[in-house]
Amino acid sequence: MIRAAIIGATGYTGAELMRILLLHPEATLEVATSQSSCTERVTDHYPALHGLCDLRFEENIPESIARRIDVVFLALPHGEAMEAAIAYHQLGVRVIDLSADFRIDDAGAYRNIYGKDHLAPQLLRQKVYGLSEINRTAIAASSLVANPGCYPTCTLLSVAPLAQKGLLCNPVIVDAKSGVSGAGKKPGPRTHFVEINEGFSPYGVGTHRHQPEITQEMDKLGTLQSDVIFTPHLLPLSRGMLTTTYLGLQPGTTVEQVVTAYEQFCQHEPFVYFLGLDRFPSVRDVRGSNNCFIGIHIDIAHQRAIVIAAIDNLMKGASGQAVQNMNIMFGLPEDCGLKGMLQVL
Ligand SMILES: NC(=O)C1=CN([C@@H]2O[C@H](COP(=O)(O)OP(=O)(O)OC[C@H]3O[C@@H](n4cnc5c(N)ncnc54)[C@H](OP(=O)(O)O)[C@@H]3O)[C@@H](O)[C@H]2O)C=CC1
Ligand SMILES: CC(=O)N[C@@H](CCC(=O)OP(=O)(O)O)C(=O)O
Repeated sequence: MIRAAIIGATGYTGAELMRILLLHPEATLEVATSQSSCTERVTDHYPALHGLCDLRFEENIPESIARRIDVVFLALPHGEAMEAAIAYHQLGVRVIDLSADFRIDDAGAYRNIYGKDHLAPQLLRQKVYGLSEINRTAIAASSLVANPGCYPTCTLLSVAPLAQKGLLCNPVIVDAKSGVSGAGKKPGPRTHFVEINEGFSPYGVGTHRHQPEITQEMDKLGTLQSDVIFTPHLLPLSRGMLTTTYLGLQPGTTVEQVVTAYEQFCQHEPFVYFLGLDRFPSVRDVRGSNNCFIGIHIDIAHQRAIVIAAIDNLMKGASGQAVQNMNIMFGLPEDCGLKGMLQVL
């Protein structure tokens, strides 16, 4: 059995991690930490877990927790996760960080994007970017996985089949929508019920911190130096994410080449499904699951395509992918404890 801890377990991704790990056949949840609710029962915060969890939230003390676990999930805000990652990594625990603290390869770029000096530039170079479908070999050998952001996950899975085959052309324009849980548990002026209910608006236009993350990882998918334009929007939904990506195709690309690229990419993937030409996903189709559904429209006369992908931001966009990465790191089937997780309606 893999013994796991969740740091920051009161938050939304922490709660999803508890839900998955408590039902996982090869893992046990040993520790759930909280700063604000230390010693309180997990079920007092998340009554849905009654019958599954007897734990109380503990204080995050790496020196004592590390002895009781094999892997730690950091579900802390970015900027806060760094220190915990360094401590657990030094203590020999495998680390899966859900925050953005280890996603950016370069410490200078991290400072520019997140406005904070990175405390462990050497670990930045050592980490593996945890997009499971692309980096599974490196993830298997890694002791520090930087779990991708939800928007980058959805976008990169949308373009990877074409980028890997060298069929992609710039610019890549991403029109993205997220449910409000993407902003975390603490409500703010942007996520207040009155603002969001029946509201729909863009944010971070031209400035969102996921644009450089997407560009960094898209550059590694093929030979193209990518030019990404990314605009996120907030949907009046609790969870779910849909990205519509407009992209160019290399001159001479055929419909068959594009379709084959997606079919081949998805063929052996446990969680990424190609719906086919002109069949498009809804966020409802992936709710509660670790799946990513992809549909495409091709305008071959203009050598362009529109790729639409849906994920659950809390699952494939965060906690589901984090457990997929744990499975890879510990040599388990990738879908272990994840496959049956879905809601039909
Ligand atoms: N929500 C999503 O869809 C996604 C989130 N992520 C990333 O995962 C991480 C966790 O996200 P999420 O669960 O949504 O966040 P939440 O805000 O819901 O939860 C974060 C938890 O961290 C704890 N915490 C510790 N220190 C601080 C601090 N200084 N300020 C605020 N909270 C603190 C809090 O628990 P306590 O006070 O009890 O200790 C809190 O419950 C973030 O880095 C986020 O960017 C990544 C992909 C998708
Ligand atoms: C709706 C919403 O606010 N979403 C968050 C992204 C959440 C996420 O995927 O990722 P990080 O781990 O990079 O925070 C945002 O736009 O900042």
